[in-house]
Amino acid sequence: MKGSIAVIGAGKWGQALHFALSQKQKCLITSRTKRDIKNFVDLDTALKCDFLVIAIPAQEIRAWLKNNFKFNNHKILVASKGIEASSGEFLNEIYADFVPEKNIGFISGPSFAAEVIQGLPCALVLNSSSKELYDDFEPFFPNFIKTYYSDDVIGAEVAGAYKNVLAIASGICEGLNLGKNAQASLISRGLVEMQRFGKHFGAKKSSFVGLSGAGDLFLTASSTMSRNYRVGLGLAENKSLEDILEELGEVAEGVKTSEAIYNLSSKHEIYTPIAKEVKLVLDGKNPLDSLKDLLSN
Ligand SMILES: NC(=O)C1=CN([C@@H]2O[C@H](COP(=O)(O)OP(=O)(O)OC[C@H]3O[C@@H](n4cnc5c(N)ncnc54)[C@H](OP(=O)(O)O)[C@@H]3O)[C@@H](O)[C@H]2O)C=CC1
Ligand SMILES: O=C(CO)COP(=O)(O)O
Repeated sequence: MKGSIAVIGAGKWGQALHFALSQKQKCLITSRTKRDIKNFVDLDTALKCDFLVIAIPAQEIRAWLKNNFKFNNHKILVASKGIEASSGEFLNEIYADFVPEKNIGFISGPSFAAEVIQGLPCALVLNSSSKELYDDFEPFFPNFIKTYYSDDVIGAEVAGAYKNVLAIASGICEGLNLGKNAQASLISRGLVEMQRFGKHFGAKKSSFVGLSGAGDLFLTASSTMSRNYRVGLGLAENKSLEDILEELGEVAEGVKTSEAIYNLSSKHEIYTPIAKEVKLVLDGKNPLDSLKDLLSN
């Protein structure tokens, strides 16, 4: 190991990554709210580490960087999956104002925190323009996590963010009892849609058929372990978004990301019918009308 490491953000994913990264060496963790976790430290102590893994919601990152972060030659892995709704910027664009490109990477792939924190096996992709960054981080990962390298940062980001929106759609489909045929159709058309969206921004096709795309989409869009899927189930029951999110008590990135994709698609004239319907349902459209509109000629 080439230095010290800390996780920033002690939510579900931050705690799971902290557990994983503590298997081979000491790993610090910090968060906005103090917690009784081994090796929990204050932010200043965490920022003195050489390697950082940042696991805070996408919509909070810009303000957090502005108010809390000072670059000190850190090597950073971003664990968040989302697109900033207010600006339509991808996370790598936001981080670019604070961290040089060669010092940053993005985690993608199918990885429910609840399974990682039990030490169950999974495979992740570490995406960075710098292979050296991958080589530096790879030894920190435990044996139960197989890591792959990709230089397709934008592909990983689009896939990780988009699948959350598609998981909402899939949860709506399940909640409305439209059947497994409809759900499989929605998920596979969703995969085509996220690939089309990603291609516009320079993503590689291979990222969408691998762990970052199909892998994470199939996981999230078919399981009640997913918060985004559960948002869809709640919408199908005609619950208000406010009540759904309060009940969830954790972040569901697909909600704000659907807004970002809707705006980016309008601006760049990209055909993204599923993301559009998710946005419209979140704005109040009847979910059954929405799914019928999607699944009929
Ligand atoms: N859970 C999972 O299975 C996976 C999640 N992800 C992604 O990881 C990211 C985090 O998800 P997850 O940990 O599950 O979410 P949680 O809702 O469980 O936790 C969010 C964390 O972010 C912190 N946070 C929230 N707002 C702010 C802020 N304004 N400033 C600083 N910190 C803040 C919270 O800090 P505090 O509680 O200390 O106040 C909390 O620790 C998301 O983008 C998600 O999509 C990716 C892969 C798997
Ligand atoms: O990204 C995830 C698994 O890879 C977690 O998905 P949810 O945020 O929908 O729970």
